[in-house]
Amino acid sequence: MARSLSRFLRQVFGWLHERAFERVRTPLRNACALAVLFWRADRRLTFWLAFLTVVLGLLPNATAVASGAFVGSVPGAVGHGLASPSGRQALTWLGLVSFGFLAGGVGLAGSRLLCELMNTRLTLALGDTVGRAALGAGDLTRLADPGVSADLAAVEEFERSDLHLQTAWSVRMLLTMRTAGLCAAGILATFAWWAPVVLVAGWSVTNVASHRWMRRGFTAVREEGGGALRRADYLRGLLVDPPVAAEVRVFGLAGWLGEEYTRTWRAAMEVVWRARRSNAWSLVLGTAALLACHGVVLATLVQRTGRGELGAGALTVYGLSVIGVGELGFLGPPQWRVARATALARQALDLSERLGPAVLRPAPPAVASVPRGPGPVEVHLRGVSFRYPGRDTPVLRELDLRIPPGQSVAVVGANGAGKSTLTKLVCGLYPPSDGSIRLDGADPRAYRSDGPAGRVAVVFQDFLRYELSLRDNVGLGSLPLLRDERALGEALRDAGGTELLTDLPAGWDTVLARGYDGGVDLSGGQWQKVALARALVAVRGGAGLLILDEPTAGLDVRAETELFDRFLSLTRDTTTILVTHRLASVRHADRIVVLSDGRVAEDGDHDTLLASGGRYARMFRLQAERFADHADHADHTDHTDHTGSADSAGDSAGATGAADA
Ligand SMILES: Nc1ncnc2c1ncn2[C@@H]1O[C@H](COP(=O)(O)OP(=O)(O)OP(=O)(O)O)[C@@H](O)[C@H]1O
Repeated sequence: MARSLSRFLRQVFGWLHERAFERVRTPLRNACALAVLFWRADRRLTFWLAFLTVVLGLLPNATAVASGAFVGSVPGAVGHGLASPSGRQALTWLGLVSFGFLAGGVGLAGSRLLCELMNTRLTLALGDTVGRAALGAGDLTRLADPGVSADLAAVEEFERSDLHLQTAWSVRMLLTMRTAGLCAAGILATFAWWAPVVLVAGWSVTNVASHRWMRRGFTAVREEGGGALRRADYLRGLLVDPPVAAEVRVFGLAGWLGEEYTRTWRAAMEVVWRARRSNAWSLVLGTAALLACHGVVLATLVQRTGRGELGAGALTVYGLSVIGVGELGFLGPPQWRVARATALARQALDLSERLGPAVLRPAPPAVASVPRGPGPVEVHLRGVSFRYPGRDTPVLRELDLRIPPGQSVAVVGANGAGKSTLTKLVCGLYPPSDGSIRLDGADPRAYRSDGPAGRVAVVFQDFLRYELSLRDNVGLGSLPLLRDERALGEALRDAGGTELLTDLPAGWDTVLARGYDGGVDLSGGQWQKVALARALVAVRGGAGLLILDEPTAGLDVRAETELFDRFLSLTRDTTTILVTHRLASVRHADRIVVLSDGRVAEDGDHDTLLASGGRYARMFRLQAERFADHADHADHTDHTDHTGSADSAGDSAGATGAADA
């Protein structure tokens, strides 16, 4: 019996701990996180804002007390004249009441100014905290963690919304309200200890009822109308998203989409309204409870005044305090905004805790010293295996590859063979699951410098298109060369993009994005030239390893071949890794490596691999045959002059599919 009683009690305590303690603990932890962010953003501003918040909370109560005293002194002043002591007393109280209102107004204006300042500092602090965490995340594995990317996305969305620009103001308002409410409750307790308790209870019931009413709407939309709401969101996106909007307009779908959006949105909202209508009684009951609690307190006040226990002054003070206690119970936009901001602050700090150690983590001893001298880099992969987080099968399996300094290596293979993954590992963006990767004997993560001495230059398939000037887009390859127009011009010329300089309205200063003053959007091919020029600038700046991961997919094969050849001659003193599907484009590379099953399946120069009759030879001949078909067809149609030799095999623009064979 005793044992089951103790088990029951333990269960009750466990439940209480879980429900009550957690309910308080989480908002408290979140609030502390926001306080930390405020403190980090600007200590002095935080102090003055806190000071003003408390003053603005106390001021209405002080004014209420002064008002009561003034009302109490009015009969004396009227009876004895303003020159009498009672008259002077009434004037003093009136002066204090006026001062209270005036100070409130000035304080409010001052706090608005401080909040504006605080919001900008807070934005910077949030950006800095999250940015440092994300940039310092060592390799990309941590960023690929679904929890981390969800937190990052949430913080980013918060930053993009207007919400974060209202954080300081909302926090100030909420704290001022609660301070004022607490103070009013204290004053009212001198009339009757139970009065503030009854009022707070009334507010609690109303809040629970309205919360329940609101939640019913959310639950209904989640359970029944979620699909419709998502669809409405999607349709709205189709209407306003610029790239999509173009196609929508061409097909004349705007009207249909507009109607469809309205219909779907109404259908989703109908679910909410229905759920809320059927729960309206909870709102009515909550409001009735609040009115009843206020009725009890006010009736007691009136009754005791009627009995002569309270004078006009006291009645004024207590009456104002009854209204003031409402500040404790009020729920509204400032509270929701603060709840959201505190939760986001927690996420941001969690992120910096989870990712932060990577910034401080010392490099492994083997890679502590990184040679930074000029010259080509040696690449050495030994028994490298790699599996993406969350994936069962490895992409690379015990792969061995050594590239001597200055050699150009083309990496080819079917779709999904792991070519891009290999380049990312060599760049140090992911650590290998097994084995080791060394660039001149050092860990690539030590090489991937964000300073001027970066020794690895890369152009990925999805290279960055900075919404910055042409100068920045090219010059960011090597920061010391950012202002060196000669170096940038030569790189642009070598990448085949000289005409960009003359075509763009403001030359180097043209912003490469529409939506900016004088901004211009480039074509896919022009962007590729800019990205290649950036890589060439990096090589000029000291990069000894250049990686090109299919940056030329938008070019036709002849243009790609010419460009690769030009790159190979321009970067003769640089170790180069080229990734492509078009085998004709890489014939002039010193060496060709065929990836298959996560390993190096074939390794040699073009002639050797062709003669060996293996996988590479089969892929190459297949592309050549396709070209021959293509050339025959062209002969019949427009008599275009083509040479159908295997050497020109890559001129078949559709060769990509052949590599998959
Ligand atoms: N971030 C990632 N997370 C999980 N799996 C990935 C990720 N990136 C690539 N993969 C998987 O790894 C495998 C190899 O991809 P990778 O992009 O390296 O191949 P690839 O040879 O470059 O292909 P393609 O020729 O199509 O560009 C594929 O199965 C792909 O689905």
